[in-house]
Amino acid sequence: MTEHTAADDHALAAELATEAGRLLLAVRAEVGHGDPRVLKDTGDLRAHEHLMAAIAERRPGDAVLSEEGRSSAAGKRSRGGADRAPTGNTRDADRLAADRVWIVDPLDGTREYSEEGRADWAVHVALWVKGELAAGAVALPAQGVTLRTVPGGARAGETDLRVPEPEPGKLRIAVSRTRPPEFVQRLAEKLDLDVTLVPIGSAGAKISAVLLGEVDAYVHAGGQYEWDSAAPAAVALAAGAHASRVDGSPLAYNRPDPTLPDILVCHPVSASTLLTGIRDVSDALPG
Ligand SMILES: Nc1ncnc2c1ncn2[C@@H]1O[C@H](COP(=O)(O)O)[C@@H](OP(=O)(O)O)[C@H]1O
Ligand SMILES: [Mg+2]
Repeated sequence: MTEHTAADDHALAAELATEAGRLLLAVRAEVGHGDPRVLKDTGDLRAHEHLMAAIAERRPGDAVLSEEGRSSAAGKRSRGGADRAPTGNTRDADRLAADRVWIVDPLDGTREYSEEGRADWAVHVALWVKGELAAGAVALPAQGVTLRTVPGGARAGETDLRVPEPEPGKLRIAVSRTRPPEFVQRLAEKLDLDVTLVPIGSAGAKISAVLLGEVDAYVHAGGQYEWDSAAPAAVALAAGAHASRVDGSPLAYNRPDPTLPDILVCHPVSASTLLTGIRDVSDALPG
């Protein structure tokens, strides 16, 4: 069997996310915005099939966990106008025993993808190896850039990526456009800072916005899955950011249950302030 270096895996994650992103731009142009449901389902499925085929070809021994490869996602194929079920994920027992697992979200921010003119949607490709996120890439196709891990760091396009420090006294916090958790409003009031909440679609686009200095933090609770955060967390950690659960514990992937309902990403200088603030409003945390 061919041996792949870690550098090959970083490059492959970026290549796969960028290619699937190009495909999604083509699907958006081809299908149009007339029926958002059809556009969402077609985009989800085409990007999923592209990634499943590419991973099977390029890394045939690896396991895969994709949002669209769950058995519960199978009904989408008929709604998208095609005639067979989506390619399924690696069986749970095999994935949980595997050393290498690709955790992918073929289209994160599906709603925003279906809205004309919006650029806050992403393709997530992460590689988990023996308990750690080993590589990751977040393509932002409508923004024309892929954020990705490289050996020893991260890049946006060809530029080195380091999470920027927030301006003293201020904090811009990215929140979901469609389901902003109420506790973040409470957190904003509690912090002794000039806080602005910035609604953005897609977990990958929000974490990218932190890394690109467009906002200073992303706080979420109340529901999410491993594929929503694996790739952006891999890039964030490689770019020197703090990325954890909202109680400060590490984000853990390739678990039996792919639910991973909350996350905090920020510059390390803001982490203790935010974690303390979140603890202070924990009675308002969902769940
Ligand atoms: N409460 C919740 N329960 C389950 N998934 C959630 C969630 N809130 C956000 N997500 C998922 O996290 C991603 C980012 O959400 P948002 O744009 O609202 O911040 C979306 O992924 P998908 O677009 O891949 O479905 C969305 O489905
Ligand atoms: Mg998602």
